[in-house]
Amino acid sequence: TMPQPTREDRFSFGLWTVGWPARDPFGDATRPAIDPVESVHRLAELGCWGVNFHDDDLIPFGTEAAERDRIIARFKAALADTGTVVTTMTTNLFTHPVFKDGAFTSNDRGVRRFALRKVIRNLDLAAELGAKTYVFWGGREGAEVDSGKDIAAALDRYREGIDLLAAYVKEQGYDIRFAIEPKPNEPRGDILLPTLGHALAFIAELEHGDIVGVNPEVGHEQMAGLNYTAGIAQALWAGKLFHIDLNGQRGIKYDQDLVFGHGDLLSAFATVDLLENGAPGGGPKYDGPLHFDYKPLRTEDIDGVWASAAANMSTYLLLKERAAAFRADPEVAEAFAVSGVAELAKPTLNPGETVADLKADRSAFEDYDAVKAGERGYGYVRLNQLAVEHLMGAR
Ligand SMILES: C[C@H](O)C[C@](C)(O)CO
Ligand SMILES: [Mg+2]
Ligand SMILES: [Mn+2]
Repeated sequence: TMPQPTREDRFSFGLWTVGWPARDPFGDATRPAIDPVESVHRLAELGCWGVNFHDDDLIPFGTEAAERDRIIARFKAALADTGTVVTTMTTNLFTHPVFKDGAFTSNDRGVRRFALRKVIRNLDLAAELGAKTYVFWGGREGAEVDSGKDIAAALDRYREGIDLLAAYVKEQGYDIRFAIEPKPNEPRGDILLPTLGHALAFIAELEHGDIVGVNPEVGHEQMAGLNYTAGIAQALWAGKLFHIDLNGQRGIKYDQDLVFGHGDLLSAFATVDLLENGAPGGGPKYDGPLHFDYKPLRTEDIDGVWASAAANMSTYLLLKERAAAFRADPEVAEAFAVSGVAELAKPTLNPGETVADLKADRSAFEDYDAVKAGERGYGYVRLNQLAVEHLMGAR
């Protein structure tokens, strides 16, 4: 039987996902726009717990104050009616032409100031709606022409912007943390903070980095040829995995935003294993929303849209079942032992051992039989085959 999602699963969706009318650079929309209130009701019916949205997803750019208040009140009613949580919010700093050279890092100072005000207004709404995380995806922060963008200056402006907004959140006493979402390219030729590594290095340079973490997206790391599970493991290790964008991607190409698991399924299995069972050596687990940032294929009709939303949650729950069986399988425990996976969690030095002690330990070097040690088999293929067999429900 197919596992049914419940609110306890903490699944959330961006309103822009099911609401995408499927306009792309090469074709018109294939679907009508969906009222955000309709999305909240339909997602709740499917078992969804939370929503995430850009300011403009709910309140069209340029909406007058009175109409904006009406839209917000109506949306709040839908949240109350369905018990849907606003997990996260973010700002659209990429659609309107004003942002065509970026927002925080546009060469145009007036655009940078406008962008900051646009975020500040939405941060106030995020606090009002109880969002705990505020995402920053700098989709237009970047360039196509190397000589047109002073990268050092751009990073100064990016830091200036994030630190100013983080200081504002602290001054206001908002219970909000920031999550930077890296992406290597598209829509800009090269986007600033292109991968998890760049984002973590940037956060280390901030004045208010204590409330800034990352929101890694499966497809974005894979567009850069990187391993998503290893990336979020490092973010967890750094105490910076504040949010995740789950979806699917099939190789290094344009951002596909496929249903979770519809790309590299073996990688998705490892991701769910890490999220649900934690690293084998222990360490912090992710306890935030299980957020899907995907798009229903342009080929789908409205029934296909809701089926695609359900597919994300079903696939996650099926992988969660498989990963639990994998971790409970005695043959897997034996394979983990052959591979020495648990041994890596053991410090290389003995408690209190100094470099002098290490230098005096002949078994570590002078008497060490490297040739013999080099003959060891680590049994990783056996371990991987067990994972594949669990993934396929074959054991
Ligand atoms: C939240 C951000 O502004 C937009 C996306 C959809 O997450 C980028 O993948
Ligand atoms: Mg994406
Ligand atoms: Mn995303």
